[in-house]
Amino acid sequence: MKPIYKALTIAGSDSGGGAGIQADIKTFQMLDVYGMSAITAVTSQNTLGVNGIYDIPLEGIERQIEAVIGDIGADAVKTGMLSKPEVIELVAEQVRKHRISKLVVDPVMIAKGGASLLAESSQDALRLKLIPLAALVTPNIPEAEVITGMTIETLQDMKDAAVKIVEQYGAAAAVVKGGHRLGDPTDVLFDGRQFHEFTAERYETRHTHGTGCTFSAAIAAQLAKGSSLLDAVQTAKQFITLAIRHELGIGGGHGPTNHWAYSRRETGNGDNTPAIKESE
Ligand SMILES: Nc1ncnc2c1ncn2[C@@H]1O[C@H](COP(=O)(O)OP(=O)(O)O)[C@@H](O)[C@H]1O
Ligand SMILES: Cc1ncc(COP(=O)(O)OP(=O)(O)O)c(N)n1
Repeated sequence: MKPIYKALTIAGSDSGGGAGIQADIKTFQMLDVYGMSAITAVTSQNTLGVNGIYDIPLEGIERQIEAVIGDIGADAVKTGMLSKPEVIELVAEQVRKHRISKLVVDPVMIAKGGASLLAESSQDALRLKLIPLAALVTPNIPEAEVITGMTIETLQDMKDAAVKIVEQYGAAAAVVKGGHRLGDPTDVLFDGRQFHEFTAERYETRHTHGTGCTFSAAIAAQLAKGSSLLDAVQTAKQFITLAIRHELGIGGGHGPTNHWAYSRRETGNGDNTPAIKESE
């Protein structure tokens, strides 16, 4: 019988279904991984923005994680919206307690509509408690600037930030995503030894809600199945590129990406694989 690979997301719920827990579980499912969740906060949210955040008590978050890990287990874990320092500390404690090695930390800070999803007082906890436990950290450029205190404009700046997250803050690897720069987006992975660049054609659209959640969930799913880090990031880049390109056009604001697109792609049509380049 085919093994069942399992992934757990510890993140916030997005009622609109485009980001957070919902995006993660859809991505796990599309990549043939059994998805589970520990919800940190419920947001009332749609494509126009976030209009309410309701935190889950710490005990509730802990019990969700214990329930999942204590019975079913997880081959990989990803984190998303953690909002408060106490939540970050709790998650770090759980990761250590259960010896979770395949931990993908998506340092979610601000939603597309501008709502803050991480208290400023949480930045130190993120940097000092959670990042050192991560197999991979996946910041976008503004998040990498907050984590490192650097200004990031060029590809070299992205590389320098990735190195700092690994060498100074203790993550095993970091991928700085390039969606917030102009032009075709290049994501830069530093695996502790070398850099890998992933570039795809920019698709002009406002429907990019939940891109970061989907990208990091795809990496976690691939790691859960035993992929190498490099293969996992490459598949995730392909997954998110297709999900953006085949937009659903839902809602009046920043709509969700298309989680079906990757599994429905035609094989061998040549437009699916973003370029990958190794550099110094
Ligand atoms: N318009 C776009 N066209 C193609 N790929 C994009 C586009 N916007 C973002 N991406 C890709 O989506 C992923 C998430 O990007 P980014 O916007 O940087 O992060 P976040 O969603 O966390 O803000 C990255 O792989 C990035 O390169
Ligand atoms: C509940 C919840 N979690 C995370 C986000 C942010 O997701 P992200 O993938 O960074 O996408 P955008 O919101 O920036 O489009 C969220 N909105 N809600």
